[in-house]
Amino acid sequence: MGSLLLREWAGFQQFPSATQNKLIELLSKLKQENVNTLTILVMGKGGVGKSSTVNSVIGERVVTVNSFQSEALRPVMVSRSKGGFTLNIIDTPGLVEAGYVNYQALELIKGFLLNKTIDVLLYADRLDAYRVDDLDRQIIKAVTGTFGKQIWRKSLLVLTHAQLCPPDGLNYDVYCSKRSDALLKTIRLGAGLGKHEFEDYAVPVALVENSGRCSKNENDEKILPNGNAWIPTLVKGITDVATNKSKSIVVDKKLIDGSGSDDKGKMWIPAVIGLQWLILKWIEGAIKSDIAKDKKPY
Ligand SMILES: Nc1nc2c(ncn2[C@@H]2O[C@H](COP(=O)(O)OP(=O)(O)OP(=O)(O)O)[C@@H](O)[C@H]2O)c(=O)[nH]1
Ligand SMILES: [Mg+2]
Repeated sequence: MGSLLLREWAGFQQFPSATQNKLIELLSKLKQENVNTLTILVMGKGGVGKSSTVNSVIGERVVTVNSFQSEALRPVMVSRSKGGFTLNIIDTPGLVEAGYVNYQALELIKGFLLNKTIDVLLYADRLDAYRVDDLDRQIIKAVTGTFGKQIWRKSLLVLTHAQLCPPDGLNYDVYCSKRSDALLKTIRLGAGLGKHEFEDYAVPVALVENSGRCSKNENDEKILPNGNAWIPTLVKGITDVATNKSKSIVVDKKLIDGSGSDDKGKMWIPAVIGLQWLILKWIEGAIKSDIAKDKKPY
């Protein structure tokens, strides 16, 4: 990638000036913390709005959005620079195919990420879906198995299709927190996090509305039914996760080869084998000396 000329973040100018000002403030905060690059990974089931979210954040149509069929077969990284700051966003193919976890897609993603560092994972799903099921849990489990539990400390749950009218006259914020809680619980169970551990992980939630028909406020910013301008809020969420006290996920050969942080037990294997050998040698020595004693003439 180093040889490619880094593109200027032209899409930034597309945002209304109120949004631009908020984003500039967030970027300068990152600079103060010596963060000059952010690499964001977007993952989730097929058709939930991953590519649309990438386009919304960049402010350009950079990746393909498809209503009918999974278009993306491999991950794509979009890089943009602005005032010495580099934003990398990686769009990925959906993690579910024909009702099953798409392990092949996960392998492809893993390979693509080799030697990259993930600062933030945007785990995307839809706000306007009413159920979570076992498949959701299996996806989380597969992601955890691939990148280790630590990935959830660097995650933001992104809920798309956020411009909705909740069913049964439910209050919008109440509906949103119900849906987020259900998904966060799935993350906790799928990642195998204990209740206290999860509090420690505290995966934040951001709402997204990618539709061109999204309502706007008087400053021309896209807003949710609760009046919140969601692009600056999403970027704020991203910068909070990027600068939290947990380390970014370095995807190196070790992680790729499947020795993720979930099987720490493996490192004890050589020690246990060594100990067994010592005990055997000791027993052998004891038997030999017994035999030698037995042979002694009285
Ligand atoms: N109303 C609405 N439609 C959305 C939103 N996000 C995505 N869509 C639509 O949902 C469909 C799928 O969106 P994509 O962005 O292609 O979804 P994806 O997760 O990238 O899909 P795959 O790459 O196939 O896994 C498209 O028709 C989008 O226009 C949203 O926030 N609101
Ligand atoms: Mg896509």
